[in-house]
Amino acid sequence: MASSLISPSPVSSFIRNKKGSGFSAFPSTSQIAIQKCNKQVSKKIVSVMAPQQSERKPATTGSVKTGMTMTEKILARASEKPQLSPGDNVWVNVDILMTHDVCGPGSIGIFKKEFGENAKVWDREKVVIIPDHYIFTSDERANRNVDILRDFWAEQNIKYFYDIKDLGNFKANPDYKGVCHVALAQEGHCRPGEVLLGTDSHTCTAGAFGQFATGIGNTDAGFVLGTGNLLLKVPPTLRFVMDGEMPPYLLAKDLILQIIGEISVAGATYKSMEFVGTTVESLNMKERMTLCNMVVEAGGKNGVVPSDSTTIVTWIAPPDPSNFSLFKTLTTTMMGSSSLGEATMTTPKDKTSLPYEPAYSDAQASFLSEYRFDISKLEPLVAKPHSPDNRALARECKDVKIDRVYIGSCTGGKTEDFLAAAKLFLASGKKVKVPTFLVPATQKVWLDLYTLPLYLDPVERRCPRFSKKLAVIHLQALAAVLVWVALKTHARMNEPKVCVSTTNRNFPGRMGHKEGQIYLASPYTAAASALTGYVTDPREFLQ
Ligand SMILES: CC(C)[C@H](C(=O)O)[C@@H](O)C(=O)O
Repeated sequence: MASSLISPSPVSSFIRNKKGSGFSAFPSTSQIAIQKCNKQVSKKIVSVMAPQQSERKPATTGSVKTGMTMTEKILARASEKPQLSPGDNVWVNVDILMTHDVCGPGSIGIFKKEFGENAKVWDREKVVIIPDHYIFTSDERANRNVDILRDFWAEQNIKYFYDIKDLGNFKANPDYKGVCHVALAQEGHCRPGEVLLGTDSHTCTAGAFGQFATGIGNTDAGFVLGTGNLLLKVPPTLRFVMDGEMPPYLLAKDLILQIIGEISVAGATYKSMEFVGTTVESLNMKERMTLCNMVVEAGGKNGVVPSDSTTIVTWIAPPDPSNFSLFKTLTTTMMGSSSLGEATMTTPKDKTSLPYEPAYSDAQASFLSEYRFDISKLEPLVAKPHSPDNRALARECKDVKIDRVYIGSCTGGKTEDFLAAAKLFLASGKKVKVPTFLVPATQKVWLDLYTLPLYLDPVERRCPRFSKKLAVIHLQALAAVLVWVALKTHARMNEPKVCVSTTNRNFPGRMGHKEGQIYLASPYTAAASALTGYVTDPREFLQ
């Protein structure tokens, strides 16, 4: 297989095969130029003794002595150090701690045991509690977990608690949100340059907003509740440069499946994964979230996308919200930029009014390794059972007969994921052949499905005449009914079925039966597969 440079590199490059066991072509993606550039400090991690805690003020842009990566810079600022290197252990100040109904009770238990029954959390405005895993169940112990969160919220006067009050009717609860990682972004808790920790492995999703976001255990969370600090080892950074125009049949899910297939499920263990390049810049925020959501499936400590006008203007708000003229100019520019676009245009007041300071990798920053991809040549991918790195081309699996399709979860249950599926359904004019489950990640996503048009005319900013409301398209295409249920309890496979799913993990038993077979795929591929009853390349319906 020939490899070609995408941009000039000072060093020789090579193609690395799956699992990193050698350097040869990976046949199923032979058209894709993938390069791992050993540049600058590659592979050698400089081990530096952690400097003494000092009274120094946080590092700011321009004050560093040598180059740092984005992750190192965020952690340097959060630990009030001028300089950090991979391997340093530092106490960081936490900006947000998120917990949910699975790990919240355990974290609260540790907090109370270590800090006392009457202890107060370090900052009632920095703790975000989101019941989401156990909500639609009558299981007593599950209900008890949510009750523990309620008691803690009342006792501590926690500002952000997205409770569900009527389990029988989620619509009656405007405070209720849904899947925590999507809700965190939706409710404005994700800001560039900050440190967000959560008791869930997919907390890394928030790296899409240019922040350091990672999952932690209950013991660490209990400690953070009491102090607002955590001791963290600075991870080295792997850099993924994705360039080229994204073909209209690809989504961010294909990009991350490509990367995990390349480096394996252990390829980024305790490493930061930084995503850059023209393709990444073209992705809307929800797609960047999909990219970062799955870094933990490669073992990554965190994933980051540098914040840009897409992050700041279309999603969060300018650091200085009073600068409305800049906001309006950028907003106008962004609105016409993508056919799939961001489903919800926001105004500054929608997200955050808190100040934040984005961080970016220095030009002289050292990366452990750099991987380069020409995305214009990538084809739709799936991860075959039973591992997220079991990469294959969707078209190679066209003989795999499936029993059902699932579109949902923190990875693939966002408004834009349904928008993509609807686009494919509309293009096909067909109905699904297998039961297809649509599970919106949050109440807002659910509402979007009934209110948003498939797409807006970029010039007119209104629904073209031939377009239809999303829900109408889905309901026409689906034999299944649009339903709302809790993450992971829905579409449970009680029998060994074969499912194409937009979720993040396909380990045995992940969706129920341990012999169930899960093919991880993008919403396009999932929708195309629903229409045929086989794993299907979305190019059969989209070009
Ligand atoms: C329950 C929680 C601890 C778990 C995680 O951390 O990933 C869950 O969200 C999952 O996706 O399996």
